[in-house]
Amino acid sequence: MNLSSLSFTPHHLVAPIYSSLPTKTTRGKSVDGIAIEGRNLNFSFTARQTKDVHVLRDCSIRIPSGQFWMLLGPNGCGKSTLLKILAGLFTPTSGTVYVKEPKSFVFQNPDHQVVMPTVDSDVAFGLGKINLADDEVRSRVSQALHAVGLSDYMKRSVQTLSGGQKQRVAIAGALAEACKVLLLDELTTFLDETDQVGVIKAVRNCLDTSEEVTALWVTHRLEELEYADGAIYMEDGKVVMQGDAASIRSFIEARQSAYINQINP
Ligand SMILES: Nc1ncnc2c1ncn2[C@@H]1O[C@H](COP(=O)(O)OP(=O)(O)OP(=O)(O)O)[C@@H](O)[C@H]1O
Repeated sequence: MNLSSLSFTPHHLVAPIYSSLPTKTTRGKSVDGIAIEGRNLNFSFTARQTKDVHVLRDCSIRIPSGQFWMLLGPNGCGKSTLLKILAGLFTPTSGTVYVKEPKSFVFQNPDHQVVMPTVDSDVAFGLGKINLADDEVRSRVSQALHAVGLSDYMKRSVQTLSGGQKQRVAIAGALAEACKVLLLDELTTFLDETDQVGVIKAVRNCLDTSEEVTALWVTHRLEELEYADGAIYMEDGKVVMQGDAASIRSFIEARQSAYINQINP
């Protein structure tokens, strides 16, 4: 199911923010601390000739360490803007942000992710800024490619990869740099079904094989919640609900049914 075409009547249902966070991941790892927190975030785009666009309104979120969370909501509700604030790409108008470091933002378009000619050189690219021995670089690249299921692609030209494989190379690059938080902006938008599943399973595997990594994944696809520990649902610049993935899925499905009943009484 895809949320992108739905536009809910704002606030036709009022839901409280779901305050209890999952204390274990879906794979049973226990939670140790908070990796991402935003408090009372507001954000406006300023425009010279028109009124400012107030995009985020008093958004507060909390994501436990080591978990895979998703951020959902209709088109234009502010998901990417919130993710970019967490990444440090935008500065909130007010409110506070905490994100564990190092963090990495992976963009939607797979062709914007890869810069080097081969898979291994691309994954090693970010390590150039750290002074590491060659053996350490090789070991990090190999472990990161293993985590995303691309060990056999080490010497492949990046030009020959599918979109999903390029996304996985970008994620491997972040892992090689010992990234603690992955911020992933609608990675599956341009991918076919096989590639979509490959990318989401790669992220799930990274989290299942490391205590250290936390991921926040923006998506329109409700079925992707199957892979998540927790989720946040936004509408119209506000966080409407956050909590465990199954509760958020039920909540969104109920909201969609209410919307469909409203337009098809
Ligand atoms: N540079 C900009 N200047 C003015 N308004 C903007 C700018 N970028 C985004 N917006 C507006 O901010 C709002 C939130 O955009 P954002 O991209 O965060 O939403 P989204 O939930 O990620 O949408 P989608 O699901 O369609 O990607 C939208 O109304 C959008 O039109």
